[in-house]
Amino acid sequence: MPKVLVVYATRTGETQSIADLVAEGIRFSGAEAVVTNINDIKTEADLQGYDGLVFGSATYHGDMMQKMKTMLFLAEKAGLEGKVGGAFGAFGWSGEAPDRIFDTMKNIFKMDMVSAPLRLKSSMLGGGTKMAQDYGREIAAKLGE
Ligand SMILES: Cc1cc2nc3c(=O)[nH]c(=O)nc-3n(C[C@H](O)[C@H](O)[C@H](O)COP(=O)(O)O)c2cc1C
Repeated sequence: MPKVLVVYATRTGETQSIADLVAEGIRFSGAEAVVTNINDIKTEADLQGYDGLVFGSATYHGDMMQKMKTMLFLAEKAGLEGKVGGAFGAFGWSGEAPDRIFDTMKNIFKMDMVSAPLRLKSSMLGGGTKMAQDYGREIAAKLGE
């Protein structure tokens, strides 16, 4: 069974809720999903052994959270080329973080990215729950390509 790691960086829990829903969508599609708080990613080995990786951060002050920046430097050394990838995050009005994470995974790590990052104001608003689950389904579908 393909295995996907979902890592989230959050301050008030919204991006964690999205991570859980993305993981649900992955599991609905028959793949395994492991959801991890970014605080538990200590070395590049923690990012290895997965077929897909999905990274999420909330946007603060027009940027991803500092912990996600630090983790992306670890990820650079983890040998993620060709792995399926996606990026997501909660935001209030500008939502830069998911785009920046997505572009790094695509351009630096050379991952096999889904069509676009997932930006949600809230998992509870505007169909957010379904959009997050569908993002998980899209990740799982790409694993099968
Ligand atoms: C001090 C502060 C700064 C913020 N800066 C931004 C920002 O620059 N752009 C944006 O889209 N949202 C911004 N937000 C809104 C958060 O991204 C939003 O509340 C999000 O849901 C938080 O996600 P989290 O619960 O995963 O931490 C800011 C919120 C706070 C409290």
